[in-house]
Amino acid sequence: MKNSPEHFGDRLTAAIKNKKTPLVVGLDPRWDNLPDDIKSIGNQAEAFEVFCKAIIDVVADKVPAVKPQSAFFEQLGPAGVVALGRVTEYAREKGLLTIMDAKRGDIGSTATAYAKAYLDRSENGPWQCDSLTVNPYLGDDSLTPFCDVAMENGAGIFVLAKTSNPGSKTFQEKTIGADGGKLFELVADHLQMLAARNIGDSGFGFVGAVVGATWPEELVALRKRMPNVIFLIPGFGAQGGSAADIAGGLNEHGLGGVINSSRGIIFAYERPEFEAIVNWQDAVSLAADMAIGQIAADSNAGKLRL
Ligand SMILES: O=C(O)c1cc(=O)[nH]c(=O)n1[C@@H]1O[C@H](COP(=O)(O)O)[C@@H](O)[C@H]1O
Repeated sequence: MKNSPEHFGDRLTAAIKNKKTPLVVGLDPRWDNLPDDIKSIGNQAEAFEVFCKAIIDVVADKVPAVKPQSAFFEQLGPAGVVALGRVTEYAREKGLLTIMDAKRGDIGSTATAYAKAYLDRSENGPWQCDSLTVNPYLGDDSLTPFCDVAMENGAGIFVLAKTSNPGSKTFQEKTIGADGGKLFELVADHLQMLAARNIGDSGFGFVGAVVGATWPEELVALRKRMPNVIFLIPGFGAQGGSAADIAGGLNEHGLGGVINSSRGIIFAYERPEFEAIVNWQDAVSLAADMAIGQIAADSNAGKLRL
């Protein structure tokens, strides 16, 4: 699959270059935050679907990918999962890459089922996602099926390395072994090794790492430690990560990472600075433009615009 246009690292890098930004929009619908006209639909699953499709309409020409957060749909039961399927399909139809945020991880044989469910990009695949977030806690044999299925399908995985939440210190920062290395560094080294199995023309592999925008120093160190690994950087905006904070996660060309913002964009109409905007989709559009502008101004992502 090397040198193929179907390589995930190449596809994502091409999409970032095409849209001239590494910003991705997270689809995390929350009932209480929905605009009134969407709430008036009444049925929550239907409202989530209509809302997320409307967000996609606004951002499809602006960003390379969307990241649907499975949890918000799952909490509505089967109807929510159906809505998630429709939203994901709609994103694909609109030319967006999809990062399914379902944070899967299990023993090898079960992991194979999860991987096939989400990453089979053939027309028979039930979800046909371009990538999936994966939890590495079960170890190397639990990651292998995700890697194998991803490679077969030109898909990718983003494995949790240093997550954005404060509690990521609990386990991820624990020192292991005599050399003082931390658990997330061990994971990082493993991910670099996995990514190196199949590096595309872009210089990036099909294995990505999740590194929070809330850890700017670790972003710099991990960028060096995992040169062929694409980062998914959440925590920008609502969790306090700034455009300057994410800068270290990108290389000198402004590549090598996507920066996720969910609430800060999809619920922009609730932000005081957008209070005067009547149409909620206009607020979403403006928030996306502002985030793209901030990231370009404060990081090497600005070079994508040259
Ligand atoms: O894997 C993720 O996307 C993720 C990892 C992480 O370390 N931190 C994190 O916030 N996320 C997800 O990224 C999104 C962040 O949403 P906002 O804080 O609203 O931008 C949520 O869907 C989280 O589940």
